[in-house]
Amino acid sequence: MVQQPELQENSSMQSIWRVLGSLRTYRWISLGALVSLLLLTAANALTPQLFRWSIDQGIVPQNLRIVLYSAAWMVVAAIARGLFNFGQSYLAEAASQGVAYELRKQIFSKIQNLSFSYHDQSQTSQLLTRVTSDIEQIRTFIGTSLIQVIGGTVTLVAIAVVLLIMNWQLALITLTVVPMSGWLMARFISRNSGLFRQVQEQLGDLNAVLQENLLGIKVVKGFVRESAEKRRYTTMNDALIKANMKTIRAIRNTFPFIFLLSNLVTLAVFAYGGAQVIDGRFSIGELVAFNSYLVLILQPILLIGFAAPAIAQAAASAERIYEVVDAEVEIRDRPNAIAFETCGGRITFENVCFRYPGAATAALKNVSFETKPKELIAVLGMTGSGKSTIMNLIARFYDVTQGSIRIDGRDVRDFTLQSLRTHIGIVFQETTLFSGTIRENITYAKPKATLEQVIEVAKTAQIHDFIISLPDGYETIVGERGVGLSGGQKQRIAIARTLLTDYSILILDDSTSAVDAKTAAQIQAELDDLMRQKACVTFVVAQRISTVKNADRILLIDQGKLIAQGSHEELMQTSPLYGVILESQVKQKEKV
Ligand SMILES: Nc1ncnc2c1ncn2[C@@H]1O[C@H](COP(=O)(O)OP(=O)(O)OP(=O)(O)O)[C@@H](O)[C@H]1O
Repeated sequence: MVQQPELQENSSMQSIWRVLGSLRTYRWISLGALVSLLLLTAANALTPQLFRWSIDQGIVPQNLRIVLYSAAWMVVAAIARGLFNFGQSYLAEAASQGVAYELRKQIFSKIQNLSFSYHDQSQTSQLLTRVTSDIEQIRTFIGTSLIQVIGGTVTLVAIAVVLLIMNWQLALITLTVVPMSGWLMARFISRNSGLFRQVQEQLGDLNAVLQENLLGIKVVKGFVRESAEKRRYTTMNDALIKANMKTIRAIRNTFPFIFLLSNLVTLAVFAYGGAQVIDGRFSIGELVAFNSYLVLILQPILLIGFAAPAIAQAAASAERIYEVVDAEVEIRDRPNAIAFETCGGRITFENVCFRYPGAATAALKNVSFETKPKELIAVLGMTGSGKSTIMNLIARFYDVTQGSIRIDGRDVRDFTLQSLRTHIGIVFQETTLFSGTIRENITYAKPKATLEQVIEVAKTAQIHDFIISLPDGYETIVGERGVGLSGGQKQRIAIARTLLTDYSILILDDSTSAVDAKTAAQIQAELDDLMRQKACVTFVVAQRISTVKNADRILLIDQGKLIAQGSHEELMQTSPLYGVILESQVKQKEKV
């Protein structure tokens, strides 16, 4: 436990090295920035020498030609400084944009690959903060701080050499400032990296509340919880500002010491150097040049000092980003996975047990059944009994904890995920549409589908008439989360979207729950034919008696166990629970 901050510091620094490694992709741009930086340093180091030349060879002996020459050279040096400064900052920015681009790409594709279990346990807002704010910290580090540190170090070394050549005693006095401020900065970074991580985490938490409120604004208003939500947000906002102020205090505590050090050194140089000039051992020009170098040497120390918090922040951010990039993808292809090509219709569950990661109890216990080709299976059970879990396991959104699921005798884990999921058409219980047109949403998995194909599936899903009644028809834009559509309309678009795919196993997970009974029956009737033609097996998580009656077989699930299976008539006679569920549904229907 005591070691924890140290460990964290180590992994922060490792992450920063990794970020630096990613600059390899932009090696030419980075090299250009470095060369510009070296040339800038050389131009900077040359300028005080021009001063010295002008004073000692021009002003003091009253030689106007040298004064004018040196002035002309100073103009050239100034232009060169301007050019190299532009070059180094432009190229460093370009490299930083490149690294940010790569990181965004990496993290996005990782988010796409991560298994359901990762998404179950991670907060969307924390992921959003990582993709936005954390990457921005890294970009600033590469575009600004890194160049400051490298430039500062190069300048320090170059000027230290020049000073030692000019006057080694005075140089030694001046250079004492370097190790002292270096130590102050190193201490600052090592002490505060945890603090910067904390700030980023609190920003993520604050974003979580914001996001929840944006998504759930109807609930907030419906329950008149605006003030409570404002209070919750304010409390977290206060915590964030407190953490931020803590970091600012840490930064501000470090810098006055460095300023003090630099001022003391300036005094010492003036006193000691002035005495040497009076003694005739040092020229006025040299003292002026020395003083200019002093400013030049303090500047990089301060720049490195300013860069220090940004480095610590970037280190914390890099660590958070690599946590996602390196997260284990639990569900992936086996080394010799094969493509799932045709489906014979025999899906076997053999003693399947499943527990959600982190859950205390198993969601499925020893479930065994086998489907026959072309069968329509209805899955029925109380809420939370495990129906959706069975569907999730067929498509390998999760892998079984024990037992196996086979398709035509082959374990689902033997197939490549892509081919398996391409063959499974699934309509989820919760409907998600993307922003875009209705047509784009329906063709989500098959962008090249023709309008005729789109209309055909929309008709089957009983949504065509509604779509053409809209002013823009299939080109109507549906907003984020399908705003502007009712729950039932969204569900039917989702059904059409699935029907358009090349499925051979069809899974409808309570996908008409928001559709009225009459329309649902129409969809069911339309689907019946289609299912028997196109699907080798169909699973319907059912709530409606009509669906259940229509099914070839009903699986009755209770508390994660398959407690009975058979046709409607068989279960009516053998299963008391079936009777209870049906009765409750009949009552519900009567109420409606
Ligand atoms: N992602 C998850 N992580 C942990 N536990 C989960 C997760 N999803 C579901 N569960 C739990 O697993 C059990 C079965 O859930 P499942 O969603 O399969 O039920 P269901 O029969 O489909 O319910 P409903 O009819 O309400 O949709 C429940 O107890 C639920 O709390």
